[in-house]
Amino acid sequence: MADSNSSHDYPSENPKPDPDANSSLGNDSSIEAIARRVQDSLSLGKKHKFWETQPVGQFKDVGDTSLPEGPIEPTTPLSEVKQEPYNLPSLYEWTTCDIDDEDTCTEIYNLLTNNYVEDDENMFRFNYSKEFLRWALRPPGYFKSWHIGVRVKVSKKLVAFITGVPAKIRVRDEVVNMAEINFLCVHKKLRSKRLAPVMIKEITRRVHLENIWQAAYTAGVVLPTPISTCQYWHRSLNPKKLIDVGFSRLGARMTISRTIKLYKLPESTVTPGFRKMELRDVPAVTRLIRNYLSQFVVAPDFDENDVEHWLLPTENVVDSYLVESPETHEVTDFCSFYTLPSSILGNQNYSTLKAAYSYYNVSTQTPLLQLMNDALIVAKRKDYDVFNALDIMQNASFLKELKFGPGDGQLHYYLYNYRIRHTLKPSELGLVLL
Ligand SMILES: CCCCCCCCCCCCCC(=O)SCCNC(=O)CCNC(=O)[C@H](O)C(C)(C)COP(=O)(O)OP(=O)(O)OC[C@H]1O[C@@H](n2cnc3c(N)ncnc32)[C@H](O)[C@@H]1OP(=O)(O)O
Repeated sequence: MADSNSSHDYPSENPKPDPDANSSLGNDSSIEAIARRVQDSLSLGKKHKFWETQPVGQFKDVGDTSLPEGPIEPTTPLSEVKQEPYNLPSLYEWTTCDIDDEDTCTEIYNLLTNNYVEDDENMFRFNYSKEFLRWALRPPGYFKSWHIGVRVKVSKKLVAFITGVPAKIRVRDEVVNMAEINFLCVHKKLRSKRLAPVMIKEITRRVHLENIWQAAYTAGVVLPTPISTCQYWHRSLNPKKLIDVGFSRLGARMTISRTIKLYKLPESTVTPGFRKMELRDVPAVTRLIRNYLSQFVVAPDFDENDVEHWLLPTENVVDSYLVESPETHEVTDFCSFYTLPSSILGNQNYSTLKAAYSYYNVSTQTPLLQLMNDALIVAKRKDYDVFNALDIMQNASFLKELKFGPGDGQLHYYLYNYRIRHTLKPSELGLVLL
């Protein structure tokens, strides 16, 4: 592994078991799983010079059920929030990034394209598109001041980035105003210089200035302390390409033609009334999704504006489909995925992997399995190579049957300044962060 911070959150595939021999799918005694458990238990004993100073669950408190759930630190008066930015090493300066500006957006895109999250073997790197970044960073009520860059003073080159967007997140019965933190990135040449802690402190300060005191984030690395740890699963749509680029391997006793046949999908969706979501559907989808998400311990508290922003289809960014009953015209089911390609590093024949990521799905009348199979059919028709899903919400109920295979990507969920007494099962999470 070239970079010690290379992380598990990159959703790459395990060496694949024979898909016909379904006994070994999700086999937790694999070498990878054992290695990961060893690594994770080692990191539990690891010193975290920065994170030990922060209001987050600490490893020493794991299992101490006497501590109350809720904010770890009390809210301080706004007048006590530091007014000036934190100091950066003298060669660098803060910049607030205006992503409406095409040139700035290109700079951010280039920084992330060359330096953001990779898989452990450095074969793939997330390649968020500019349209995606604009969507992810401008939800209702967003703050420009939370799109933070670091530049080299002399050359003005953008070398680091971190963002937050506001979100109402419900934890059990409490709806908490939070920041969702994402796109933390330090240029490869500036790694391990403790720039990340300064950036995290600076975004924390700017979030506090908006009178918000909690945050949610995910990472592939183990930090103090995950509220839940989830796994990525992958459904091959274009198995030949996935094998050619080293994303998946040919199963034992499998030929390429048997593999292609195994993953073949019908041309058209099967559910009557299955169609793309439109603007007029926002009220019905909001009702459906709010009701559905109420069953999870941690979930976003979406209103109609949020649903319009996050779920109304945007070309090459987010796709949403629903089932409108042909008889009653009621909207009964919903499924969605977002588009996050990855650069394929150092392959002669292919440069991009086109991946769909399962987003929010709601089934009330159509079985979830059938709904997600229709989502796979749509994604295949739109030429995606792979469909990824976490084992959160009710996803575990369809993964194996729809021929998803377990990945080696672990994703840890975190809350800042909010304690949860017990670690949550992935199925208790109703939140997808991009
Ligand atoms: C109220 C509002 C609160 C708002 C804030 C809420 C918190 C938000 C938190 C951020 C959520 C981000 C969500 C996402 O975007 S997750 C995606 C993260 N990005 C990548 O993986 C891209 C590739 N990697 C990099 O760009 C760098 O390796 C990064 C920037 C990740 C670290 O840079 P570098 O490698 O040069 O390290 P350093 O010497 O500067 O600093 C070392 C310290 O940083 C801690 N570290 C390493 N990785 C992460 C990580 N992913 N989350 C939190 N902390 C992390 C590490 O444990 C150590 O602290 P400690 O172990 O000694 O204590």
